[in-house]
This record gives sequence, C-alpha cells and structure tokens, in this order.
Amino acid sequence: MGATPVIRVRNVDIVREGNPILRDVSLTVRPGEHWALLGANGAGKSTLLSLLGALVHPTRGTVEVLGHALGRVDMRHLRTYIGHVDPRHELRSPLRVRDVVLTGLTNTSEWVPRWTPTAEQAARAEELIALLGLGERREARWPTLSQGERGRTLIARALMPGPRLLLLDEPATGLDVAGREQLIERVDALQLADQELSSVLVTHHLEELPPGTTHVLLLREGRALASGPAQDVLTSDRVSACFAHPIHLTRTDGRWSVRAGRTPPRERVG
Ligand SMILES: Nc1ncnc2c1ncn2[C@@H]1O[C@H](COP(=O)(O)OP(=O)(O)OP(=O)(O)O)[C@@H](O)[C@H]1O
Repeated sequence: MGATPVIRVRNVDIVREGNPILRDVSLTVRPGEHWALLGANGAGKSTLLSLLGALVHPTRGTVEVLGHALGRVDMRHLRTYIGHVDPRHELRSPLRVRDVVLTGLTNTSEWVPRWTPTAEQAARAEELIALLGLGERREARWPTLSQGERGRTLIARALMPGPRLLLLDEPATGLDVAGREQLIERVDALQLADQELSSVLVTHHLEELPPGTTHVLLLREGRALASGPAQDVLTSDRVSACFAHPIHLTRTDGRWSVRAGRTPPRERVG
C-alpha cells in the first residue's frame, strides 16, 4: 500500500458546454490493482477514462500520474506511462499483427518509414503476441483479423512501451461469446504475468469483468456511487442503485453475472 499510486484523482469535476459530466470524483489506483468503472449509458465512464489517460484536463480538482500533476508537466510525457486501448483505432495500411504491435513504440497508427525495431523490441513484441493468444496470427494482416483479434492486437500494442497502467474502454463490445471469453482469458493472463501492471476497464456489463478485477467504481450521473474492493462494492443493492433498476448479482468461479429482478435478501451477493 506504500507504493506511489499510478493514478490519483482528487475531487474532480468536468464540465462540458455548461453541463456537469463528472462531479467530485476521486480515485486512487495503486500498482497491481485492476479497476472496473461501471455505470449506465452516459454515466461518465469514458470521460473519466480520458482523464486517467491524460487526454483531458479536469475543470476542477487534481489528477496525478505517478506523482506528476496534470497541468504541471508535459501531457505527452505522462502518456508514455499509460497504455490506452482505443477501440476506434484507425489504421489504413494492411499491416501485419506483429507490425501493428510494434507501432505501440512509435505511438503512431501507421508504420513509421525507415524506423527499425531493435532485436530486443522485436522479441518483446513476440512475447506480447504470444501472451495475447495471437501466435498463429502474427503474420495475418489487419483487414483480415476478426474484431476479437483486433482488440487483442491493440492490447499488445498498448503494452509495447511497458506502461504502468493499461486503460481498456469497453474491450468486449461487439464480440461474440467465444471472442469475449478469449479476451477475458488473455486479460487475466497478462494481469498474472505482470504483478506491477495496473488496469482500468470500462464496461456496462458485469459478465465482462475479468476474474482478477480487484476494485470497482460505480458511476451514476457523473458521481461516484461507491468505490473500493470489488467484493465490497459489487452487491445487488449497489448495482441496482447504479443502474436504477432491480438487479440480482451472483458470482461463480470469480466471474459475475446478473439478472433483473428482486430476490430474497438471503440469496443476494453481499
Ligand atoms: N464534449 C462533450 N460535450 C458535451 N457533453 C458531453 C461531451 N462529452 C460527453 N458528454 C456527455 O457527458 C455524459 C457522459 O459521457 P460519457 O461518454 O463519459 O459516458 P459513458 O458512461 O462512457 O457512456 P456510454 O456508456 O454510453 O459510453 C453523456 O451525457 C455525454 O453526452
């Protein structure tokens, strides 16, 4: 608990066009913690993730990345500590999986002409490709990849510079059940492989939470409804309040599932 937090957000407000989008939100992510941001559509999850990714400034409050305050140091420098997986990644050239992963080092979508990775960098790319379960697809070209393979390629790409924090914005959106399960399995594997890495994952779906999720922040209308260790925060009552709908929550083998409707208190989680 003594280690410098990877991210410390204190009493942040974000106002856009006069509308409050985040209100008095605080969040501290420590090394090795894996957070999930949960909330209904429009709750402010993606806005909070952009703040964590040093992509936007708060209107009020403070954000520190590894002890450096946003606004006092170069945002681009801070971003080198953060791997942000953007599902809207635009790539025009038909690069191979291996080369897409290597563009994480140049922080570009396309391959930078005349840039050559070192042998060590190429080996790291191969390691990440294997870790994300893409070994057999390493030579495949981007346009031929399934959505699930693209998502996992982008996670490997984000990890290339060795960030301290990985941000995942709804990584399972659009995946079929097999694609979703492969993704969760791989996120689980990488969390186990690097005990220092922290992550923050945004989702609406509790079924998509990797079993290694340690902490949860429930957002409702821009406010933190609850925040803390997953087993404390993820109760049927709290999740029902977060989504303004009665929800029954269960946990089996480390994974969560939900169904609508009230159940007798003795059957509820928490
Ligand atoms: N630049 C902006 N100007 C005005 N309103 C904005 C802006 N960006 C986001 N919003 C509004 O802020 C609210 C929160 O948006 P955000 O995308 O962070 O929510 P979310 O929880 O990620 O939603 P979803 O689950 O639908 O992706 C929404 O009502 C959105 O319309």
